[in-house]
Amino acid sequence: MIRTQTRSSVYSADDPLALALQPPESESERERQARLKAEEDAKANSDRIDDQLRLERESLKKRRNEVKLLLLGQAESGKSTLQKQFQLLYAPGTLDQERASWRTVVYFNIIRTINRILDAVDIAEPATSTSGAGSAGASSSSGNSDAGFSTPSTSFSAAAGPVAPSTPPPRDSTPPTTAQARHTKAELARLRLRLSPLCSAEKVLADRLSGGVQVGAGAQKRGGGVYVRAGWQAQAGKKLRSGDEDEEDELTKIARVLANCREDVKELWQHPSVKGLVASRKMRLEESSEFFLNNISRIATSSPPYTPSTDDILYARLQTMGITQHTFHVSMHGKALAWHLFDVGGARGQRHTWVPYFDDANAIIFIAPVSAFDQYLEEDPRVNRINDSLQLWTQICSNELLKKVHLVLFLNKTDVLKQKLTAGVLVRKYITSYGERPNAYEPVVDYFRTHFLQVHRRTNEERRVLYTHLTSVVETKATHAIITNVQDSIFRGYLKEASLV
Ligand SMILES: Nc1nc2c(ncn2[C@@H]2O[C@H](COP(=O)(O)OP(=O)(O)OP(=O)(O)O)[C@@H](O)[C@H]2O)c(=O)[nH]1
Ligand SMILES: [Mg+2]
Repeated sequence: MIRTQTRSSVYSADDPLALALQPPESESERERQARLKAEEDAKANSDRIDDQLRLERESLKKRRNEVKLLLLGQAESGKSTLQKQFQLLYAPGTLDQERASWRTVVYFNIIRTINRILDAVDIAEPATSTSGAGSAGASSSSGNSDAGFSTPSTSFSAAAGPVAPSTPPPRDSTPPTTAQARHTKAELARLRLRLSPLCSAEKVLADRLSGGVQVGAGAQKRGGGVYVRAGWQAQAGKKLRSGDEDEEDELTKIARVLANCREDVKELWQHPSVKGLVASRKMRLEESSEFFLNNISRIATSSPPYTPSTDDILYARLQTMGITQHTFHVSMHGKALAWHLFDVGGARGQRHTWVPYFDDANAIIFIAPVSAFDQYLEEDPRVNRINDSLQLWTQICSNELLKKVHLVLFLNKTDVLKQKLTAGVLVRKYITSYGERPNAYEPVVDYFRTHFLQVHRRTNEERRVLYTHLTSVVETKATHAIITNVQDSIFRGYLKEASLV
């Protein structure tokens, strides 16, 4: 009998427990069947619990070697750029593999900028655009007024943004002569004509990057950005054919057109009208725009073909859509760890996708671009960007799911902040609560930092330490030193959390 055999293999005949577990001598066949069934169920249940415990043990063991780090912040704050710096530090080979696909992005950034400039000079008549140089900071967006936003600790008192981002700049009070204006107009018309083969490539490149998918209103509008998902590099690497008559790779063709237009691009970029618009801040260009146009001689070559440098990759701009994950294996203090980095899309419409990742996050690097005090959200041009950053930071600090997460704050784009202050852009013009404080780097950065720290202090029930860094994440050497420092602090917190020390 099964029972006897089973028992005898476990217990000896005179074992008291075996005797106690013996079925009654009078057990009927029905009772025996019921007992065997109950024993079977109990065993299945016990096996299930064993399996569950084993899985939990394995998962815990695995988690002990893993750190989940989220990069959060508004759009254009520098999250993806920081992710590239992690990649450069821990997996430079993978960045090399992607290098060629960044060529599409660089060309796209350049051509989009040229279109944007031509649109801007179109709106600004020559009369307004030639005289702006030197008046930086004196002008602000038309219609600004003190919005008087809530309490200073959770929000800066900011001047309201323009109603529409494309509000035409006001007319200048000293118009040049008609002959001068006519000459400028003719020059710009000539450049526009010569650049038209290049300008028409914007859509081809946008489609190549996004796979032709339109994402949300205005995502691919002329002059707008392109959203990409994880794995866009494969898409950009695909060869697009230019038509039946020509089998030449579309990208090679664009490279040739760009090389042919190099001197015209330079002339446009150096044109007093364009310089005037940039200096007077009547036209706002992204960081990547200025960087690529200043390097156009190096980039606009078809022979030998252009290959993006590491700096080019760091400056290349693509909007992230959803969440992209990158894993780096780093050995710290003799312990091998897998760092899972989650780079998120920061635009308002993307932020709802962050929450599912909050659950088991170990650490967050929140990136706030301090140079954005004079900018407004693309998603809502009435909202000052640094105010949006502070409000987002408030939400992160007070989120229940993130109460135990290690927090790191990067006050980023300090290089751009310095440039703006040197050019005379007045902080008080945009952040009215800044008042009469000196318009210099240290006091400005201190002012912003104090507000961010205040928010953290107010919401810090868990008495977490906050690590703050002033950064410019396009600067490789300095950023790598900060990354190492940040990882060390996260690692220590992680060990404490995992009760390994
Ligand atoms: N000069 C300068 N440029 C920066 C800095 N950080 C980022 N940038 C540039 O700013 C642009 C936007 O940076 P991204 O890293 O793409 O911004 P993001 O936060 O990932 O934006 P989304 O994906 O839209 O959420 C890129 O062209 C970067 O090269 C910085 O510290 N200094
Ligand atoms: Mg990004």
